[in-house]
Amino acid sequence: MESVDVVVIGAGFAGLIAARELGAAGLSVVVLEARDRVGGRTWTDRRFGHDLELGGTWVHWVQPHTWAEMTRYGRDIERSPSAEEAYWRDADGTARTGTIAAFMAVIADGQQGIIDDVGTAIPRGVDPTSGGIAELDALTVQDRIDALGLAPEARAANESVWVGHVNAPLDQVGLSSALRWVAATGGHWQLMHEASATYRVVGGMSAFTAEIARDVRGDVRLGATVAAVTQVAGGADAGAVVELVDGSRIRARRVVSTLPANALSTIAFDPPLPEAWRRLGEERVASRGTKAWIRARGHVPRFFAYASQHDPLSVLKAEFYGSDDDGEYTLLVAFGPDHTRLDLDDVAAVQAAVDAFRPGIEVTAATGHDWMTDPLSQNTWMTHRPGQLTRYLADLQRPHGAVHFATTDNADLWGGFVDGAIESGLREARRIAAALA
Ligand SMILES: Cc1cc2nc3c(=O)[nH]c(=O)nc-3n(C[C@H](O)[C@H](O)[C@H](O)COP(=O)(O)OP(=O)(O)OC[C@H]3O[C@@H](n4cnc5c(N)ncnc54)[C@H](O)[C@@H]3O)c2cc1C
Repeated sequence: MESVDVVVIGAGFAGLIAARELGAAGLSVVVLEARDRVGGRTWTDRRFGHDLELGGTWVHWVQPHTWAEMTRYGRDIERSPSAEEAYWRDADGTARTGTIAAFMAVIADGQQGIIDDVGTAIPRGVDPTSGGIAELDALTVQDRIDALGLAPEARAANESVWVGHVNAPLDQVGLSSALRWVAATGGHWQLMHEASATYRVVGGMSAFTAEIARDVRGDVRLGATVAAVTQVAGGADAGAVVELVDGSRIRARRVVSTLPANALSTIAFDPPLPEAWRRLGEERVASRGTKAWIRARGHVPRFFAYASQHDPLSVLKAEFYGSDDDGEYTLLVAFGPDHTRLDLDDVAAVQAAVDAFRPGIEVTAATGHDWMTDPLSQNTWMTHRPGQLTRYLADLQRPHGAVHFATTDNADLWGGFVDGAIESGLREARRIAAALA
């Protein structure tokens, strides 16, 4: 049987960073990735004549782990187009349109109100469970908005902004998910908005992860799906045997799982997963949305639009412009709170979803990737249900014998983001290198 120091399961950001660090520490490493590509929930694919990000896209210099990798690999950023017009809806569904400044004036008090106690709830973003969050963690984002007593238009607009951030209906998402990201931006909600949806990586996420993969001193095996991890007790032989779906087996002194929480039960662990992972996998995390790329006829002025959390699409903005044999076109990016509400192959349904909050656009095609039904992810960017942050995070970070867990889903600072994935990969690589030294 093949034998290595460490098997890393998964070649997303967490797995690639962990493998690179472990190899650099002089350990023999094999990365097993089920897909035919690296990058996991980041994926740049050529569609509609453009390199489109189907998963994670936006990065920012306030994301320290991401930014260190950007510097290391000499990656630049470019700004997504700034909007000239804003569209939103009143509580009764009446369409509103105006300048960006007018929209910001509608949401400003509510946005501040939602996160006003962040300084006491999560005083240090790098330690998200240490403050008063424990008493607040039973609340949903919806509970907090309901308690603010906002005027109907402001309430509707604030809800629509947050459903865009958390990628699920607001009564499903813990307030902690809002507070921890704002804690990561020093308590400033405006900076959190900028950090999470403004600057993309020049050349695309897939080129970025391919570059990290090239730095791994060890094999990165694609099409290698892990079926089981069996720990071996005792003495010099302690470790685990990793079995692939084709029946092949690798013995390792340590194993790093980078599977998202919702997908972890696809691997048979012996001994079984610790309780925190098992329970989180049963409850599932909150995020369950969709990301869509929509091709529209003609040149649509730069805009962003917000519908409500009850619509199939709740956020829409212009991202790219181009022209081909069919004339000028605009590519729009959209997000919705529930992936089951819209079939992106059904152009008429996509048209109706767009008409509901940004009239005057002719949709000619739509595309995307359903990360929720993808068995290897079963999630988009992770947001917690109420209580999950304080109930589980500490336990999720603990190694289980020879098995370590590195995933954005158990990160401290930017949990759910690329930054959190990198943080978790660095953390587990450091622990393993110290243990095996
Ligand atoms: C639509 C969308 C938009 C997003 N937008 C942003 C954004 O703008 N900015 C941002 O920072 N983040 C964003 N994110 C989140 C970000 O992409 C993720 O947090 C990050 O990529 C997760 O990295 P990871 O390594 O923890 O997990 P993953 O990338 O999910 O890696 C896990 C890997 O394990 C593999 N795997 C699963 N099961 C097995 C198995 N049995 N055997 C072998 N391999 C297996 C998977 O194929 C995958 O490659 C977005 C995510 C989505 C889906």
